[in-house]
Amino acid sequence: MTQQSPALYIFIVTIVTTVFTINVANVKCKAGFENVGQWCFSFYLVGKSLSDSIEICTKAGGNMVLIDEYRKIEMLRKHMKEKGLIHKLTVQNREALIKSYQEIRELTTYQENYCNTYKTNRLLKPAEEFYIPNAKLPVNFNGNGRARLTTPSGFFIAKSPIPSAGYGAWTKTRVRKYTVLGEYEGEEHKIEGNSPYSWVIYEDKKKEKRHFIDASSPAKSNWLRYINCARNVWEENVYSFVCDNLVFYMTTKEVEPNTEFLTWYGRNDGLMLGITKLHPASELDLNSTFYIRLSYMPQDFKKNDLKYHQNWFSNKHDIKENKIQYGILDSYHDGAWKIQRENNYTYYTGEDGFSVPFVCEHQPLDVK
Ligand SMILES: C[S@@+](CC[C@H](N)C(=O)[O-])C[C@H]1O[C@@H](n2cnc3c(N)ncnc32)[C@H](O)[C@@H]1O
Repeated sequence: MTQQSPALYIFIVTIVTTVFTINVANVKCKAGFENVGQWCFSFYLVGKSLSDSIEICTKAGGNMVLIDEYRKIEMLRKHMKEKGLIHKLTVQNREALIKSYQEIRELTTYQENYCNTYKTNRLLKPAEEFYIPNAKLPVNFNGNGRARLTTPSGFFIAKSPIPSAGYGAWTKTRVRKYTVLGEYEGEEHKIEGNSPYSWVIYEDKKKEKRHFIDASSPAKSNWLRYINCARNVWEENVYSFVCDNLVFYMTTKEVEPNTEFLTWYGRNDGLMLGITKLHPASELDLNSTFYIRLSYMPQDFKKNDLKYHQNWFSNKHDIKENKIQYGILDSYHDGAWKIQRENNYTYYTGEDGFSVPFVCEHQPLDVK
């Protein structure tokens, strides 16, 4: 490092300051964009999905915000505060999302209650008002026919309209909400196989001990093996839960006649079928936090907290075609800002996605 004389130092500082001031004062923005510091932004307060916000920004002649320096984000935040925008940053589909989250909790409570009753008196199981027992098996039957033969009256096995899903389990009559359709029967294994008919059961809280209930053999399972995986919350009508190291299936809503039963298979099997089930309220605070979508990033970014990612400031929108993208949200809660990732919540939001306000940016035009 070399020493500089004070006179030279003052000279350099003056030049740098002058150049910077000229830039800030002369930034020219396209119509619809406003000049904030040395940047051009456009704020959209009506919530949109990630894909819609990218499209709207592109149509307006820009892109979503390129997160390449802290100063830019700080300036954006300051601007939103000064213009009184923060309290207008409301999630469009907030009410519906909160409602569906409450329903999930209610369901969990119901299952816990059922399980407690079952644990107190296992014999209650078949006699339970809302419990559907297997059909009685005939004395002589072909081994592989077992699973289908256990289908209780009022239910049937038939082709599913879900592309390449094979057979599914259906109801002929209306089924009440919170009806336990029975226990998922299968062979018990200690070692994980590779079966899409297999449920894993953790026997302790630390998830150290586990076993598998594998219904791949129709000779050793029941009709519940035919229940396919739901692709969204509207078609999901069955919930699986573990009680006493067994898996039970329960309806989550009233099921209309001639409807296929569909349940969520869990994260891993869901991913294999290309389905993600994540509720925004499990990751974001929908009650007292304001959100604005700044940008997006490709799927390869794994860190939830962008601050710690080395590429935080070099998000160059280098999205390869068809790559799943994550939104980047800025949030405001109790005077503090925080940047976080927006996941894919379409299982609960539908194609509209998480509908939040967003910002677009364009490279400033030549100085005026
Ligand atoms: C437990 S079995 C369900 C019964 C199966 N459909 C049958 O005919 O035997 C799981 C398999 O069903 C198919 N499946 C279930 N849900 C699906 C979905 N949403 N989309 C495509 N295939 C599905 C997959 O082949 C999966 O491996």
